[in-house]
Amino acid sequence: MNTQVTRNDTQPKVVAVNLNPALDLTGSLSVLEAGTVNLVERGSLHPAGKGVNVARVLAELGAAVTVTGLLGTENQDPFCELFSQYGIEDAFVRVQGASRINVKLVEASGRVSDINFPGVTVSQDDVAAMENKLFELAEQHEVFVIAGSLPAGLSPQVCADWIKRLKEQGKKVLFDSSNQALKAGLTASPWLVKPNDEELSAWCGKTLETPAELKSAAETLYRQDIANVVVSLGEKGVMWLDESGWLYSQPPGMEVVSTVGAGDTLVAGLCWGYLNQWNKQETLAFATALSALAVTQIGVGVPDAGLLNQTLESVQISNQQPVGQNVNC
Ligand SMILES: Nc1ncnc2c1ncn2[C@@H]1O[C@H](COP(=O)(O)OP(=O)(O)OP(=O)(O)O)[C@@H](O)[C@H]1O
Ligand SMILES: O=P(O)(O)OC[C@@]1(O)O[C@H](CO)[C@@H](O)[C@@H]1O
Repeated sequence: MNTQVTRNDTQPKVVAVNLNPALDLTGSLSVLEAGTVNLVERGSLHPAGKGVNVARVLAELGAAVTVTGLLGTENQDPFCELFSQYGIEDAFVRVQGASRINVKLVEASGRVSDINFPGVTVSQDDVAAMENKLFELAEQHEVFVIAGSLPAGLSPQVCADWIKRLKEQGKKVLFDSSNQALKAGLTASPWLVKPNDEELSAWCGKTLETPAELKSAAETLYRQDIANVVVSLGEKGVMWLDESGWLYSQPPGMEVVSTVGAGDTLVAGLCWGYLNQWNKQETLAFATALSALAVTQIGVGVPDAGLLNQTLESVQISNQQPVGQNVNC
């Protein structure tokens, strides 16, 4: 596998869809104490959101990426700068107001507390403009990564209908969301889904603790015509079910700076494997290494090839589930 970054014009073009983007305000502090004054040692504010993070990683890898979604005009400048810096085509629909600011408090232990705001409330005209933009983009793009929560005003069912229509048009849809949006979106049978263990538990309506419970829930999704069910387990790695069966990965131990964006990086890595027509083992190893490295920094970004290859060599891939993948151990 060549992890070298080169833009390949023969690859399918990707649209990253971020319906509720965010500026992430990250603060690092030694220990967070609820209900008291906490002093942040270092802070940063950067454009993010799941789809924007996926777009950035894919663009850094060398993919041709268009980004869309619903972006507030009042604080759009940092997003526009990011898109121009990484050569990402900006197809965001502009809406009135400011996109949300999500607060991420990172403790020295690596524990992260996310305080995610609801974002702008979009109008029915905004939703109609979004739908038009999405299907206009479908005329020239083959792969769609729909990632993140939905703003108020955009119903989970509408998002699920978009996934269904894209699928009917033969597009590959990778879907990563949560709560009601995830529940509805799964009924549209996207090509790939990437819940983490908590999201899969929420979808099931009960806490999934053992490997057998996680597998059984994922297998239910697979039988619902979802060709790739990828469950991420944080430091315990990844389990991926497709027509060839289960495959598991275990990342090496990493020095955690912030885990925010690790899941998005995993999704971008899986998408990159598909774009390069890598086999399942290669794709999973690459995506696992890339996501493991994501936790060593604030925000997302692709490390240099040397570090990536070194981490790749330490990723374990197996047809047998590692004992440590029990989510509660
Ligand atoms: N502490 C860690 N050490 C090594 N790798 C990690 C660690 N945390 C996450 N990863 C890697 O990142 C992948 C995705 O992480 P995780 O399961 O936390 O996703 P997520 O909950 O969707 O993340 P987020 O929503 O914060 O982006 C994991 O499957 C693993 O490969
Ligand atoms: O509210 P959503 O859309 O589910 O999540 C938003 C978010 O937490 O996801 C990214 C990390 O995955 C962050 O950049 C962003 O703040």
